Amino acid sequence: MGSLASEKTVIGWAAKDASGVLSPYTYTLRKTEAEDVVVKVLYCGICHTDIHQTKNHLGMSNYPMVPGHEVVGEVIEVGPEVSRFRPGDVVGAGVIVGCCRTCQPCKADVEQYCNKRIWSYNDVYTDGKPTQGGFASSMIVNQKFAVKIPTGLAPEQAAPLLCAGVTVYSPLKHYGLMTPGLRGAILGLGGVGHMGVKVAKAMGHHVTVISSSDKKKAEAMDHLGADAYLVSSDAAQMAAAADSLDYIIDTVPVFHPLEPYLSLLKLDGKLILMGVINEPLKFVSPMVMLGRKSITGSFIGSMTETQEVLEFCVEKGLTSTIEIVKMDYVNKAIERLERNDVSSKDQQLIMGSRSGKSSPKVSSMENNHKEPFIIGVAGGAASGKTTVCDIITQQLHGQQIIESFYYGLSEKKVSQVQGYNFDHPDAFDTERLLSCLKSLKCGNEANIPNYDFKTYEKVFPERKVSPSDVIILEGILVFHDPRLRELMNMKLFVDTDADVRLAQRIHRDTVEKGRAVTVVLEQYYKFVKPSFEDFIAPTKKYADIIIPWGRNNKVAIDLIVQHIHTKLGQHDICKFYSNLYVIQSTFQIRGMLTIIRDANTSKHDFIFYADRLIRLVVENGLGHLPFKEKQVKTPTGAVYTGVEFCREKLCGISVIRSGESMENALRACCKGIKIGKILIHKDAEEGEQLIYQHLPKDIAERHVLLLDPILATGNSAVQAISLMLERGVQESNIIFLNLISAPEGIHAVCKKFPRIRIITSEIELGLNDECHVIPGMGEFGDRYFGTV
Ligand SMILES: NC(=O)C1=CN([C@@H]2O[C@H](COP(=O)(O)OP(=O)(O)OC[C@H]3O[C@@H](n4cnc5c(N)ncnc54)[C@H](OP(=O)(O)O)[C@@H]3O)[C@@H](O)[C@H]2O)C=CC1
Ligand SMILES: O=C/C=C/c1ccc(O)c(O)c1
Repeated sequence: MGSLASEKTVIGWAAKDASGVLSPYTYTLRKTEAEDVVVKVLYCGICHTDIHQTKNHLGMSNYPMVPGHEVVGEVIEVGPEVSRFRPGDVVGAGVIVGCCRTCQPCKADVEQYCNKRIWSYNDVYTDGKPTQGGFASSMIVNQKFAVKIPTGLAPEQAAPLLCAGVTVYSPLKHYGLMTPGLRGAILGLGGVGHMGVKVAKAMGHHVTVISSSDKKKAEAMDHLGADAYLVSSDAAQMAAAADSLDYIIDTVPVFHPLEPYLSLLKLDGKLILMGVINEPLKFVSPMVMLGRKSITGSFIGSMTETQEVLEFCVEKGLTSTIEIVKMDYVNKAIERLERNDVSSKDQQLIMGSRSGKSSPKVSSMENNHKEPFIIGVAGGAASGKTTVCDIITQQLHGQQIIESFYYGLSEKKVSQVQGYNFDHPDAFDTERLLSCLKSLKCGNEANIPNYDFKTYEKVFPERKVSPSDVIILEGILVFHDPRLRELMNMKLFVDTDADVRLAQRIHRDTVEKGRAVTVVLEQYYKFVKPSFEDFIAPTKKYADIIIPWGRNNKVAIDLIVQHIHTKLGQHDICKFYSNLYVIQSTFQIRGMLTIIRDANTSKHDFIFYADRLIRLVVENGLGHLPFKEKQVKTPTGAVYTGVEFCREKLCGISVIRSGESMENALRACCKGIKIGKILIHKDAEEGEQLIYQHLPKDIAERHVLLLDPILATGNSAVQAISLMLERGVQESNIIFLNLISAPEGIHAVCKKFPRIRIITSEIELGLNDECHVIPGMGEFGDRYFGTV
């Protein structure tokens, strides 16, 4: 049991309007009540309902709205009257977090049909506070609305069951459709649909998938185990299936005529509507009369059924098919779901993290997970990649993955293996590699296949790779697939001359593997060389660093390792935005920040320490201007090779009023520097408006240091930068200097202006409901200029 006294500040991803775009949002959870459990979110599934809600499809959305109702988390605190859970338990929460407990549905244990149900988000709790969902660091749930995730079910596997799973399980149970041998269909193979196939198959049904295209056929049949597949627009296929089904679970989330599906039902067949469609449906009455067919609907399932479906899945060994993505991928994930572009192999997108060790979320989330730094190392076969990787792995204590993701060969292919090209992209199971990397990126373990080049098949057991700060992925073709490249924080290409690669290959294959030179050469000319030229060499352009090899290049490796050490010491958000620089934290700097942040600091001390810190940020910012090499003679007569500023034009632009506090430091460093000003007015209704500008006439030719001590929402910065761009300044010539930056502001600025640089001294936790930076330092201008 923990302390129940104070409200907890958490960070979630919220839609702020009907665009449905989610961005980090700080808010307080309701007070923990006697029967509440406080849950640290580990995983949260994305359901199409999240789109309906965030985009206001139903006309009832309130913002800011943190969606997510397939929540799996760890109990970190319980109220005094909680009997069912203890800290450390892994629990699930779903669509509903409250009900009246007295009405007929509540008494009948089907509380989801209570008219006073409280939705887990976009609703108001009993204390009057808005409810917020699971795309957040934590949630508070009354114990009635939490289920225990059984041992035997991985937490991420459980997430889709909390909505999609129970949504199909409940009507099948309620309508007596659990009998083996029934013939059912799932219409729409998405999140709910894929669970529908699995649950119905586990009940022993003959399952048909009805889909809008043939794209998902292989997956439905081979992966999910469906028995038949119909494309809804194929009239002949549909006619052939007439009068054949006991039920159809219809998950399509948009308007569609019902008649084609009603005609597939047998006598007494049921069309069970699941999709939330805000338009009147259409069918003529004989379609149901002539066959005593029913059109009905069903809404999730009760808490009892939710617990039941979890146990059912354990008992049947049923798993959900998921793609785990990072929290900051959420907008892309939603976009894909809306476009019906979720790989049929990964039917449910889950935002995930893993207990304690990790969180998928960007830095704005309260978490103790540091996303691993993934280094891809590519290059031709026998180029020295492994040596490079070994040294890096040793120095950084990383986890190494060698690209052993080859497909197993069929008997026929084995018999013709001399003609099989192992250096071709098609030889690799890239999907599997992607899924392993994503898993590691989210802080989870991954199983790496072992491949036996004698039998040409995967061998078991697989190698377990545990999450680590640094993951090194080596392979000839690891830069080939853009999705893999996207996951890498650094890409190295080991560049070795062809003759050296060939010599090393001959040595390895003859001495170590006992092959004849003629065979090695034949392979080389037939496959290795053409594949290098066609597929490997062209990926060199994606490398961040090309390492000339041939003999050990220790200097390059040292530099790379040093750079990675610096990156690892930085805040996670710096890994996402290479144009964000946090000045090296020292006790000195933290000490200054502590004084400035302290609400009790006197005005005098505030100005003194703010000035010192500003000076450091300004000096650091100046270090990002162009320099060129310069040699000078020292008084001892020795030559010193240094650098000098390129003498390109420079100016400062302060955002009135608090930015003016940074002008003195800039003047002290750059004598006579031109400083312009911008005034942006914040209006609750109109948003941010530019009121005044005084910019150097020739600003287009200058490097600009933008001065504003606090980056909060980023709205003013975006306005200011847009104005400068309109006036012809090059984006890459703008350096934004501030003392503290909220992740929300960083995202806003870096996403829109990827080429500007932001220099800051510390990254904040986030913004609160009033868009104030947390922990922050209050109204900087008021404190500095003494207007409070
Ligand atoms: N009743 C309840 O209790 C619940 C209802 N829902 C609702 O069920 C519906 C489905 O949810 P979910 O499975 O998460 O959604 P998904 O987006 O994951 O899947 C919907 C599927 O419907 C098919 N589809 C056909 N036309 C369209 C279209 N124009 N746009 C998108 N999909 C289309 C697609 O399958 P294909 O490619 O095979 O045609 C798609 O994969 C939603 O309306 C959701 O709100 C969700 C949970 C509980
Ligand atoms: O995802 C679960 C919610 C489904 C849902 C069903 C009906 C309705 O009117 C909704 O707003 C949501």
